[in-house]
Amino acid sequence: MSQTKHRPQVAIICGSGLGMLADTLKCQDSFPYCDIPGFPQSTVKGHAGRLVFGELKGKTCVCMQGRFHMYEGHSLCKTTFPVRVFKLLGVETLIVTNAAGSLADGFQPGDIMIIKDHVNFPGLVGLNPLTGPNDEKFGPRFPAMSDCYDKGLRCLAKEIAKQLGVSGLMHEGVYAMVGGPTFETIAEARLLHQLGVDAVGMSTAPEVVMATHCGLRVFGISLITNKVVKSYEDSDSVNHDGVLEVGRLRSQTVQQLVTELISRMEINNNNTPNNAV
Ligand SMILES: O=P(O)(O)O[C@@H]1C[C@H](O)[C@@H](CO)O1
Ligand code: HPA
Repeated sequence: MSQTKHRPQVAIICGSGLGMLADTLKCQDSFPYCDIPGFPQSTVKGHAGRLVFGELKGKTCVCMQGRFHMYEGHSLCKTTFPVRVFKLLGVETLIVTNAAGSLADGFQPGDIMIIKDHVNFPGLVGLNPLTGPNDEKFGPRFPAMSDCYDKGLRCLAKEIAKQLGVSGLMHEGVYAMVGGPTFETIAEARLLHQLGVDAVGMSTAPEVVMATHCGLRVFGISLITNKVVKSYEDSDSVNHDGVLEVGRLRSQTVQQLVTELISRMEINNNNTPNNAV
């Protein structure tokens, strides 16, 4: 806290190719992850690896320009470490963004999905960031996850999308996290589709679990960067550069949505910074 005057109320985690969200912050203080104790390094293209503090539409924000993924070899504890740092800094609301492939039939690359719920596949088999002794300072041993994605913010985002004239791009749905780094086989894609998953990616769920555990309000969006191939007749194939390219093409819309949401969200200021950080 001695390194910046900013006391953030809102934290944003930028997904693949969505790091430009940090560029919207005014009066920036920025820190490469290598200078922050306890932060791992970003190793994925499209994740710059900087923590940026600044002001946006009257709110103080902190933005992770690059996130950590389980497939990079980090423990889930490490990948979600920043969420607890945000909590201690006084953050009240976490905005998570990601790039994801779509399973839902009506979704197109470039569409935006407001996350209504998630399936945490690694979590279902015991790879949960809350595994191990529970720190009661942050939250309970057995936190409920039935209401992770704040309904009020989801409604507000839909209203904003309408006003921005981008409702046609918007959906609401279920995100599933898989471990990666492999993209899905066709059999896996069909399985996910049958299970009711709308979009699949390789992140986000552990961050949201940690945030919900410590009482942060969460809003999440997936930028649909590709359709997940579900047919053996389909010759399409997904790759990371294509994912980043869709991020670039939709950067402005995602930026506008998130900026307006931050501008219009109410902050209660009931999470005071912990001066020991
Ligand atoms: O950090 P996110 O979840 O946005 O990154 C997605 C999942 C993989 O890391 C990568 C695949 O292109 O993009
Ligand atoms: O199709 C996908 N699958 C998993 N993760 C992804 N991230 C972007 N697209 C995808």
